Amino acid sequence: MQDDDATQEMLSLVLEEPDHWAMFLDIDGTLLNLAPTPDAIEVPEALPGQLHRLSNKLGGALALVTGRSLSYADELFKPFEFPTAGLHGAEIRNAAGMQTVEATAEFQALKHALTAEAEHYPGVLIEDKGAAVAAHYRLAPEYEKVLEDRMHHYAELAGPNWALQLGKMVFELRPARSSKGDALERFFQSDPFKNRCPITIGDDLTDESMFAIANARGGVSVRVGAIGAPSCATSRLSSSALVRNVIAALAA
Ligand SMILES: O=P(O)(O)OC[C@H]1O[C@H](O[C@H]2O[C@H](CO)[C@@H](O)[C@H](O)[C@H]2O)[C@H](O)[C@@H](O)[C@@H]1O
Ligand SMILES: [Mg+2]
Repeated sequence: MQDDDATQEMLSLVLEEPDHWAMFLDIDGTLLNLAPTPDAIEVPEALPGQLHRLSNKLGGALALVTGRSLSYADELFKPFEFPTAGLHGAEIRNAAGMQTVEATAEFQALKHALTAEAEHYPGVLIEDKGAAVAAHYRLAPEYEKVLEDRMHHYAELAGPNWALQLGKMVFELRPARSSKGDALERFFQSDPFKNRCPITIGDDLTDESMFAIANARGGVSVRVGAIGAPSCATSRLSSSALVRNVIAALAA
């Protein structure tokens, strides 16, 4: 199912039975257009308010599930604070409270070493996210291979508590203990998500674990972006602009 059909499906499901559904939304490449650098993203002015109205319609059962840190996600959608899973599921704020992850001294040292090494790769950006770190090569695609090798090396150094996460022109080290799919299951443990059916929308490899949960729970999974990347999502939307159209229509 794609674009018009996928849009229509979500509109009719949610508008007809808002008490039945919970929405789980990825941020980069899904709610927001991709940008050349992590901090160059733009949040359309209307979007935070639309998400807030949609959340109210869903009885609060709308969560952000992102690779960003939870605190960064909060800044993007101020003044609203949604239930959120950050760092690919390692951090969470739900009815049970807030759980974050601290970087160990060894991981801090690793981040310093990686940042120093990246100075030899002009255009490569290191994004320090606390207990995770991302090495971006969008501005220097010629370093993809060398960076991949080096990030495998750093992943070995980091040990089993960190995992190498591949993404869009980025290699990340993230806490290994939790995926976005695990985060969904944690949201489902309490209200307002409990007993609802998931609609998950995401654009990247990290979102596949939440698509799998949505499919297993009889929900809807939507992968955003050009067809080509293999995915277990059952529907497609070809751009984040189309995702925002769905959000705007549901919030109206
Ligand atoms: O799970 P998400 O909310 O999609 O976050 C995934 C990563 O998104 C960011 O990187 C990506 O978006 C950047 C801004 O558009 C882009 O420049 C970069 O190439 C993309 O990989 C973010 O910087 C990461 O921390 C997130 O993990
Ligand atoms: Mg994304």
